[in-house]
Amino acid sequence: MRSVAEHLRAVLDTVRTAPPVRLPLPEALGLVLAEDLVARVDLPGFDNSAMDGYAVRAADVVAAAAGSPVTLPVVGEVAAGATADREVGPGEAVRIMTGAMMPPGADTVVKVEDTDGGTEQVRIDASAPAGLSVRPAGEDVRAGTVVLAAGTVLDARRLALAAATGYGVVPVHPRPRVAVVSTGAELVPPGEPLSPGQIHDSNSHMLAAAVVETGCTVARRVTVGDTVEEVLAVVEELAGDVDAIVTSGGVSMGAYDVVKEALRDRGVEFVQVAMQPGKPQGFGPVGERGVPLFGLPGNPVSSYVSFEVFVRPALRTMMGLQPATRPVLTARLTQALRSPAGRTQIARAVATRTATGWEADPVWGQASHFVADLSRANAFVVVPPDVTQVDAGADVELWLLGGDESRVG
Ligand SMILES: Nc1nc2c(c(=O)[nH]1)N[C@H]1C(S)=C(S)[C@@H](COP(=O)(O)OP(=O)(O)OC[C@H]3O[C@@H](n4cnc5c(N)ncnc54)[C@H](O)[C@@H]3O)O[C@H]1N2
Ligand code: MOO
Repeated sequence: MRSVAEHLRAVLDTVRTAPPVRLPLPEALGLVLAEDLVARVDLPGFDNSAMDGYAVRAADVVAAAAGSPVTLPVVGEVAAGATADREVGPGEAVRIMTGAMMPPGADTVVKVEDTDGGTEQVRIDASAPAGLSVRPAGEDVRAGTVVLAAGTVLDARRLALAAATGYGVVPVHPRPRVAVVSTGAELVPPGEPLSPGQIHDSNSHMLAAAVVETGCTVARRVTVGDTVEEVLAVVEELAGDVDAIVTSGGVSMGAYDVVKEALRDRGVEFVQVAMQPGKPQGFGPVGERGVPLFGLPGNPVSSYVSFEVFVRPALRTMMGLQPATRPVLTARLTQALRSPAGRTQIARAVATRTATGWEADPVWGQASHFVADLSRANAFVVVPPDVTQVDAGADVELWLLGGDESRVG
């Protein structure tokens, strides 16, 4: 059997980061910048007011104070977006709004709260030293400097910087378009009635959601029956269209393990990985473009764990991200855990941060068909192959899965 690390290496050695494309900002969230972004403008772009108030000359209000105000004529107004073309001469004031350009001649802003708010003339009750409430051009960013380096992941804050410095379109590694294929004659779409022996297809929904959580696009979600012809036809079609294919089911030893039967002579390798769950794994390039295909086991928990351990790092690599994704912590196990000899166990657990560190409470159902217990978990406890028993209270390796902390029950 292959170790988890060996199989992951085989996967990561095959996948490649997609060549850059130019995408509009709304499509770039979570993507990796492929080139440095150089500021196209200064930030702020011009001297402007930080307050709603009056642009004046500091020398004219130096004596202003409560009880001894200074009154100045208001000779104009400048709103945000307008050009400040009226010079503020000695002894004059111009009404100004936050973000509006400082008019020539003025060197300070008195905020409206320190005045009577007048429109013809204004009574000023406080002094304002030169530069007060003025945001100088280029104070934040100078045009021509690198503001975001290639390799940066675009989040909300960085998208703001790209937008502010003049980029509506950015060079990024694109989101892989992924197809998710459920295989099995027993599968019925959720919501439809079940005949004896049938089950609802949950894997395609789980895997499609996991693809989206990884930052990729689900290009297709397909369910196919248990014939080699059907599987081949679907895979061939998808291989001409998408960037990666994730199948579930049909990879073990049964009479109808069609994914394996259909693809093993077509470049996909089917191996046993020394892990539980997730022992049977298929992986390899398909079609003329060598699209990576992941043949995951059908048991829902096995499928999910396989996605986390192999598919997510591969998709992230294709996006130019670091493959390792989940925070790895040390946690105290709340109950003893048995683990099979010679296999890495990826147990599902509820992780909680306590006053004395992280605690991991393994979910009750550790078999690979327990969908409900999988849904309760927010972490994996990873037990190495040479460990067969971990006692309550022992420290274990914990992978914190993403997601909302709110939970039912
Ligand atoms: N004789 C052996 N039998 C099995 C072995 C083995 O080594 N020898 N390995 C077991 C292990 S471990 C796993 S994991 C599974 C993998 O099975 P397959 O990938 O071939 O998956 P299927 O047989 O198609 O289905 C397994 C199980 O999962 C359910 N399933 C499948 N697809 C879905 C879906 N889309 N949504 C919900 N549930 C799904 C399916 O009904 C089966 O119950 O093989 C073991 N057997
Ligand atoms: O290895 Mo299977 O994936 O346990 O359930």
